[in-house]
Amino acid sequence: MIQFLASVTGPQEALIASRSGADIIDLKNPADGALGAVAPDVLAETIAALAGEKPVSAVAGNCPMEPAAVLAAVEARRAADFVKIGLFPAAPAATRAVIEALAEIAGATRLVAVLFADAQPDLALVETLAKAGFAGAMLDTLDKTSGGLLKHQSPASLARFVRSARDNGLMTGLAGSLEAPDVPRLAGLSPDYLGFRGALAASGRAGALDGDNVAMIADLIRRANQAASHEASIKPVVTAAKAFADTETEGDLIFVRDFVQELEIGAYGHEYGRRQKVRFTVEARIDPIPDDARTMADIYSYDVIIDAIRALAEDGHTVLVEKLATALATTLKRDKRVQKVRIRVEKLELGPGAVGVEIVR
Ligand SMILES: O=C[C@H](O)COP(=O)(O)O
Repeated sequence: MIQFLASVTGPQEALIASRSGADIIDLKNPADGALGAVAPDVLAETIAALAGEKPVSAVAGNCPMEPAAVLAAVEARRAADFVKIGLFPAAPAATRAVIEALAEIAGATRLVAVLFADAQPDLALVETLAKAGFAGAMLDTLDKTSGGLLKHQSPASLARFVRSARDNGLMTGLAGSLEAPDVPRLAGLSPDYLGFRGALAASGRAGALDGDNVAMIADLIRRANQAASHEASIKPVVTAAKAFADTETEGDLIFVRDFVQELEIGAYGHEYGRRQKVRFTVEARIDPIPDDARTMADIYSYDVIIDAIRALAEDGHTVLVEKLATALATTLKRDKRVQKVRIRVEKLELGPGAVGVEIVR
């Protein structure tokens, strides 16, 4: 179940966020960069106002990567359920010294490290964080004018981050100028939470929190959670292509046509170590789109299909186009709204025309 972390400036916004559907109330000063902190007394007032309604996290602030400075900032915010600590760009030894120093208090305070997707994050630090006793790790963006998380990290790289953090027993979060269309795309990666500020403010990231925006994101996350199915609910394989035509009047169709992606594919020796163009055409029979669909919350996004195709290209060499097609089908059918898929995969560089396969699942 993915949770919704909303960044707020103090007690008033905290109550709006909580009552509009946020799951984790995160205190920060958005006017002071990515991880601007609020004063400890604002943290205390917010905890009092929420009276246990929701867990509270607090950022330690824009601290230099010096153990004493970071420890002091974290100590001052120990009243929070979680303290978020930015691993700002610094020499690797400085970052490791900070993590080691925090290990001393990790038993008493739940620490979440924030790595920055737009500042060459060292994702291998996940293991070090786990050994130091951190409770979680998240990715955010440092420069809030540099675009959203998915501009800086591909879905496949984010998936690797989430998997490695989880394998190391860490709670995982994704954030960074996220907007409504990012929710279904990131939900497929199953982080523990998605974090927002800019999309919740009425005008600009530092503007006041808007309860309607909070409710809209909460609704999107709730629906993404509903759509995520488990292995047990994956529908049985349909072997006859006819089955797709049989359901042509049931549900609606979403498609991605002639999407060309370069990837490593083929069984011949000369096909190894280089990428070649492969064309994907995907039709997905989905539950009927509501007539009053107005927002991302109401639909199944074709971005999800495109991300899944791009992720295949990051999986290393694949011998068979059949494997690409079946892997894509399995990924897409994890969403409960997808009833059936027709997937055509064509290699474009073997001759004057195309060769490939089409499957229905
Ligand atoms: O922790 C989450 C952040 O507050 C996200 O802020 P943002 O959505 O403005 O990048």
